[in-house]
Amino acid sequence: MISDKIRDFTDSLILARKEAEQEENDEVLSQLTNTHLRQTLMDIFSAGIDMIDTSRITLYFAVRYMAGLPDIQSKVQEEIDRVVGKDRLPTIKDRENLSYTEATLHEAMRLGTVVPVGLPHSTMCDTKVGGYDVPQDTVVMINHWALHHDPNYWIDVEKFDPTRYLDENGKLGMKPESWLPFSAGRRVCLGEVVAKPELHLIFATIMQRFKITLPEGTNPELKLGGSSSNTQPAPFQIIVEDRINT
Ligand code: HEM
Repeated sequence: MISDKIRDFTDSLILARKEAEQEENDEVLSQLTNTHLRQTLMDIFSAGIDMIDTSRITLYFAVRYMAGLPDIQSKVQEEIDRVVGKDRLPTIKDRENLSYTEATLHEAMRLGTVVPVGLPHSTMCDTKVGGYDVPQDTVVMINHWALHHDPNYWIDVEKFDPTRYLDENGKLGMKPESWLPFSAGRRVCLGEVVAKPELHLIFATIMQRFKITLPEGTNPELKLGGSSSNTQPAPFQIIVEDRINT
């Protein structure tokens, strides 16, 4: 590997170790052993793709919601047609001009909440949360599902409404206080910065190219499946029609 030709995350880790070797920095080297490198790469691949399949299931939710909500799907498609058109594919750069599309994804993440209860953490000292005493060494987990379905924070809580995330100019506004699909703080999802643009790009591309509907007679309401560690839409069928070549 040549140091100025970094192809991916693995190269960056190997380069960091080579630099630490050259600088004889034992402290850094002790944190970049083969085991660290292997486990870091496993974390990235398994958390993002395999283990809980967060991004794939988020897209399932978004597609299933669109199939049952034709008015919202049309608004997403109007925005994409206006900003991107039909002659080229959406790119990452279009994201800032596709706020309604992004807000629609945010709403699918809220109502779907792929990770309903976060990973276990442990308190490092005695503390107080919401008036409750929590002693040191207590296992604590964030209930993302409850945050996303709390009627004290969300008007008409079960309604799918992308405008919750938009400001008066139709741009993505401040993140609502109770929207936390990626968690927060020091152990926030490491993949948030990858997942958000990636999901936006894929969702925008699907919406640009296809009209998605439900087979006749299907209840438009989304039924939930999955488990306590991972929410999914119950298995569903959709009809996919080409919007570009028709
Ligand atoms: C829609 C997609 C995703 C959602 C909703 C999501 C959500 C979460 C949540 C709730 C956590 C637990 C945070 C905590 O402990 O408080 C987490 C952790 C993590 N996620 Fe994601 N994630 C997504 C995609 C990804 C992707 C694509 C990757 C990797 C490329 C990834 C890598 C990780 C890693 C490494 C952790 C552990 C972080 C740590 O413990 O320090 N995630 N994620």
